[in-house]
Amino acid sequence: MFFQSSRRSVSKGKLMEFTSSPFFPLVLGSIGVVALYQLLLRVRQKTHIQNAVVVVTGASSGLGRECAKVFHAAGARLVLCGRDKERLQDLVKELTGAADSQRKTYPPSMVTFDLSDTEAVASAAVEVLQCFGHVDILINNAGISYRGTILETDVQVHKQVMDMNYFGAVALTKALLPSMVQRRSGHIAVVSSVQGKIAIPFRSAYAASKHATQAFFDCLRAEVEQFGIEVSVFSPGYIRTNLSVNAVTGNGSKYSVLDKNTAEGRDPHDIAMVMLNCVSRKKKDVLLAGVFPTLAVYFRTLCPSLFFFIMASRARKEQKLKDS
Ligand SMILES: NC(=O)C1=CN([C@@H]2O[C@H](COP(=O)(O)OP(=O)(O)OC[C@H]3O[C@@H](n4cnc5c(N)ncnc54)[C@H](OP(=O)(O)O)[C@@H]3O)[C@@H](O)[C@H]2O)C=CC1
Ligand SMILES: CCCCCCCCCCCCCCCC(=O)OCC(=O)COP(=O)(O)O
Repeated sequence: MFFQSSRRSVSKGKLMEFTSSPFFPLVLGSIGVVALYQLLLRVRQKTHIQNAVVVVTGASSGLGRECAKVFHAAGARLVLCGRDKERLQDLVKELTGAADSQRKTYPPSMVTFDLSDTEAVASAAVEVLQCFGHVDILINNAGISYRGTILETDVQVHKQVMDMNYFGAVALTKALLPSMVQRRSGHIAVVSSVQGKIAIPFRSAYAASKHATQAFFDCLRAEVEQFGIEVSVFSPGYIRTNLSVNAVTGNGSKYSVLDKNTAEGRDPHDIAMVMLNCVSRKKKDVLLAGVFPTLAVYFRTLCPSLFFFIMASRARKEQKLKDS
């Protein structure tokens, strides 16, 4: 007891001594400077999106549509891309009508083209640049998924998925990159998937396209940092969109089923909000998945044989279900 209270009075004495020392105002001042710096950083984040020219591919539906909404609300000057002119026009109308009293917002522009057609992408990029004269942020979001066994899938289907998910993003990025390099600024984001980090059975074409995407944009990040250009790769788990409905099957037909995992996935608006936040904070690689997919990503690297065992048993089970 005596020992404890004497210790307390010693530390109290030391505190009094410290507060009256010439270092005390210095420490207080440093804390103040750090707090002010944090505040300035936050203010800078907001100005980063306000007035920024943001291009969103696959803006006609799902996650792209939600990205368009949240970036518009944050004051971005949008260029919406997709194939479906009518759906894009509806979104432009909706956003133009959604004025914000808190923040200056802009009526979006739109450019329609097929991302899997490399020549169409090159001329669309010229149109995209003409909308506002430059691009600050490119969000490569458009994508299609796939369902099928490798045994029964046409090579043409593998090419189709690769053309869309990988070469589409590569072509648009490459077409817009020189103007970013010239301006010594820009941010390129891409929506990959958990399946860009781990491959699961019956998704070969999709997982391969997302692994390629991850690799390309990791290389890009390293190469363009010297020009002041940021690269963010987003790897979400299941999101509640029409991705599975629009997926292509082994023979090239549409899958047309809303899978349970997709229907029970995360709200696309929440994912878009996280993306807005991460782009403004210049995050480089963002995994947006639950506990098991996240664990699976680590197990793939740290204990691959366990991961392969789980995937093989998953494949056997799914095959049995299909056959029954
Ligand atoms: N939903 C999920 O569970 C997950 C999705 N993702 C990724 O999120 C991204 C967005 O998908 P999501 O919103 O879920 O799915 P959707 O099917 O709702 O949206 C896909 C978008 O891509 C566009 N698109 C498809 N093919 C082409 C093409 N050839 N040319 C131009 N645009 C095209 C579609 O536009 P159009 O109107 O022209 O068809 C549509 O706007 C994809 O990259 C996907 O891989 C990642 C992880 C999970
Ligand atoms: C003892 C601990 C073991 C830990 C390992 C657990 C292994 C669990 C397997 C998890 C697999 C997760 C797959 C997630 C897939 C996913 O979220 O994909 C997102 C998409 O892109 C969806 O596209 P899809 O067309 O497949 O719907």
